[in-house]
Amino acid sequence: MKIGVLALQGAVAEHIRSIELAGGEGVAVKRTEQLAEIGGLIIPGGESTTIGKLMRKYDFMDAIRAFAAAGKPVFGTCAGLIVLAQRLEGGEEPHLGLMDMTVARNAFGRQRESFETDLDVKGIETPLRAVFIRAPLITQVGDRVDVLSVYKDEIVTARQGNLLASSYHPELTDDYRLHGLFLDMAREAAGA
Ligand SMILES: NC(=O)CC[C@H](N)C(=O)O
Repeated sequence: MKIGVLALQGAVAEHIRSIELAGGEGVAVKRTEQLAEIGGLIIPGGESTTIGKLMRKYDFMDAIRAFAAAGKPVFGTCAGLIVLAQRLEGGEEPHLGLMDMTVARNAFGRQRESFETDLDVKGIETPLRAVFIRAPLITQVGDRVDVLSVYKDEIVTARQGNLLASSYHPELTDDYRLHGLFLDMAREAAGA
């Protein structure tokens, strides 16, 4: 199963590595035409404002919306989660606006800019190692959204059908099980 990683800005190589550790094939996606060749797309962490700008510049907005509307899975991590959200706290303009959730950027404050923890995630048997870097939080979700994990009562992993989102960076550890879960979503969507 070929999984693309949106390669406009951010942690691309690390996601490709995790997809391959999980048994898939990872490719860097730089042009919209490449969406036709992949069974799922990861939007990586980085800086959501920059990623959003580059997505608009290279015509990825409607192309990714069509990809998702066709039932293909999309996984946003950290800045990628912000890009997926329908609503951003503080009245900031949303980007793809696909997931029925409200997101607060940089929600952990300066004192705790980065940290690692073990998270219980629905669908993953033992706690997942997670790295948070200036992470966003999901502050509200709609009915269609399934909460997969919480950290200190805050939502940090969620799924809405073929859309998956994590506040943290699952690609910065050797624990590739969330990528495995995403690969399963892509296999299922492909009917494999
Ligand atoms: N590690 C990250 O992706 C950080 C996200 C970044 N703070 C943003 O708001 O876009």
